[in-house]
Amino acid sequence: MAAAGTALPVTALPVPLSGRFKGSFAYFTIKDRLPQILTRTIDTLHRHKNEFFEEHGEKGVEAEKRAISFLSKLRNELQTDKPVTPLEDELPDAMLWNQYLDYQRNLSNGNGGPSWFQSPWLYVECYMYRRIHAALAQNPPIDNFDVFKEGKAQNFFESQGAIIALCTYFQELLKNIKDLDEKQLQEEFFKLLQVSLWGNKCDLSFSAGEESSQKSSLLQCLEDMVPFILVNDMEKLWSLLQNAKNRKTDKCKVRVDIILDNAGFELVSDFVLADFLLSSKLADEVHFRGKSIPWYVSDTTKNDFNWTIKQLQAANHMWMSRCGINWEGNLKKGVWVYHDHMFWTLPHDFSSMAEVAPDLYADLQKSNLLLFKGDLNYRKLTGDRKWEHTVPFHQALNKFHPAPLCSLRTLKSDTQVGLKPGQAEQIQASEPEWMISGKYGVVQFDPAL
Ligand SMILES: O=P(O)(O)OC[C@H]1O[C@](O)(CO)[C@@H](O)[C@@H]1O
Ligand SMILES: [Mn+2]
Repeated sequence: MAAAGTALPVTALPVPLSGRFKGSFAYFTIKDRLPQILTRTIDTLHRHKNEFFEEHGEKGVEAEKRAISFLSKLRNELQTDKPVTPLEDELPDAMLWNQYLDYQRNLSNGNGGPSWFQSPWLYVECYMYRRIHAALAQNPPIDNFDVFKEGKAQNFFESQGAIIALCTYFQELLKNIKDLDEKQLQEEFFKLLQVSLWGNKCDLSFSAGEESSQKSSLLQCLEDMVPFILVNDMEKLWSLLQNAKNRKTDKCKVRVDIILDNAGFELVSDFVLADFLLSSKLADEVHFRGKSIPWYVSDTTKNDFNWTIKQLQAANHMWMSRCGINWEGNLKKGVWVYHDHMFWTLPHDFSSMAEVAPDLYADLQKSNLLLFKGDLNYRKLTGDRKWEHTVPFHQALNKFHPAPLCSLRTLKSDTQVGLKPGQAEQIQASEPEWMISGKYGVVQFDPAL
């Protein structure tokens, strides 16, 4: 609190979303959805007991029991709002997590230290996924088991129809892409951007791990969904890419980075967009950024990335497998590059990237455009705070401006900036759940000036 008579500094940030606001989406997530995710994680381990035994004998079963008891303890700590405890494992990021806990302790000065319901939602939610990782990583021989793998694979298989429709559409488009004029190319770019945007509806942490696949072909419904794009900066993206292309020399390549979100249909939609950028010569290189540990149930790891391309290649459908073969080729040629970095699975929001992960920040600065997929990336871009809806996106980014960037996100948590005056109120009046239903989306751009 500012002392009486002292004006708040212009840069004062709103408070973070938190479970301490009873009745908020953060509160319900911590109270209901996170324990459900932990219960499902425990069930998954139970179900794999025989497999662990067959692979590793008694040692596998013992490791499974230890992991389950670690996770049950975690669920109990969460449900009884216990203090957040330091990580006790020796994984490479443990020190950074423990420093972050100290930082949160200092922030709460005297108000009873960080705990599940009292601390920022973003922090405790990330902390839960890090502890799930520790439950496995600390327990060889099952230390490489991804408890979320099954769900991610299921999402992929259940979206087959939509994947086939998208790959077929795209391969047809490639046949005559050379003959398209600028207007037609722009139309196709907008279409594939929107498929990638709406592909973000299908994440598994949102549905607490229940199936959430893409059943129908999105391509048919794009037009009907335009009114649900609350901020639509697609034109700005197009101009940026056109300018980059026109200014391009042999030495300076146009590079787009996609900060990935979910595996399954969403990842395929990102691949299609990435392929379009290269095939239309809007970009020369696409760099993908994935998670280095299993994260928020459905997020893409390196394994998921490679697995998806292999599945597509091996598919019993000509256009699906053609896509898979081309994409593997892109990786081999080095025009597609996959990277992971520990920072993406730390609790920090992106405004601290320059300080916490200067190498990553410097690398992102080399890009012409950063595409941030999904809700969690949006929360980290804007600090997961109680912003007024009309605050400019640039301001909410709080000095995170490595390069021009754009968020492609369906709204699944209650924070949204950059709206026009009255816009939020108007939707709120007819649809109180607009910020958490996944029905609305944004293509929100910041030029980084
Ligand atoms: O996969 P996405 O789009 O980042 O969505 C994950 C989001 O869904 C939620 O599970 C919804 O609360 C959030 O925890 C998170 O912000
Ligand atoms: Mn996700």
